Amino acid sequence: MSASLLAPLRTLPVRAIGVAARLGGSGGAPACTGLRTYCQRMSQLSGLVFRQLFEPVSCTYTYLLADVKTKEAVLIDPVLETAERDAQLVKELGLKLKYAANTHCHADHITGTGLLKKMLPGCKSIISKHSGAKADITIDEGDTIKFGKFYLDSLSTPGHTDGCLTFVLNDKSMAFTGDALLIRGCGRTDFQQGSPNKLYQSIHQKIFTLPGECLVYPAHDYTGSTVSTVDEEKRLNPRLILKEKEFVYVMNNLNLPKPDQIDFAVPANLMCGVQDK
Ligand SMILES: N[C@@H](CCC(=O)N[C@@H](CSS)C(=O)NCC(=O)O)C(=O)O
Repeated sequence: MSASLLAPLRTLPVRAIGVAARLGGSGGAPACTGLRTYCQRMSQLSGLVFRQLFEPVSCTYTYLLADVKTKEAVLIDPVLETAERDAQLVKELGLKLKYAANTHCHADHITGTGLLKKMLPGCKSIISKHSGAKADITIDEGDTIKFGKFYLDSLSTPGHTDGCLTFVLNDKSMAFTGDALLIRGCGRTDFQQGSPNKLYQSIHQKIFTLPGECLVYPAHDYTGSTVSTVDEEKRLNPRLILKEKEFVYVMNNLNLPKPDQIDFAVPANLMCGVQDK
């Protein structure tokens, strides 16, 4: 087993902040690839507003999607610390936030869902019914999140947690994989019902059966990457090119430190959609 496979993904928020700063971004994604620019142009052509937003302490990506015509919008994986930024963007773009959806009950940061509901009345929180968390709407595999003429299809992708969902845009051009599939990595499986076998099956049977050109947008990146594709991850993800048995060995030997905020983030996120703040 190669030592590099056992190494955790680098967690370098400082570098990520540095990259964002060099690009002159304030809360935007840390790097801008040609692929991302292309994707944003294509989205505009189809009448979709699409923004990838970044929270530098937990290296979390929040995604804003909206229908240009109806103005209905959805935020995926908002973070408490950047909820005001997100609410301001929604207002500036003249959008109506219909839903704040979490891909799962996060362990490394507090969701911005509760605060967004307060700042943008009418917004409803969404999370998987298998997460154990409260929300206005709990969903499962096959449920859709509609905004204007678009919808997100929910795929159940457990393994990092039991309640992990991957949200797939109706035309299958984008998948929001949460902490199941990361770019050249994947979510850890050592707490919150984590199971390397379940994660391997989720990624291979659900995410890797999406079209190869489907863009992969994860909930985190610790290295400055912003987007990948299903095909790219199938070929190049060092953990997912392994056989299941090798994958399980790697995942059981990552020896990662606990996320700094886990002890208060998980209890807060179990109330994600219903707390006042
Ligand atoms: N250092 C960070 C936590 C980093 C971490 O554990 N990330 C998780 C996703 S958030 S629970 C993960 O699955 N990482 C996979 C990996 O291989 O690194 C903090 O303290 O917040």
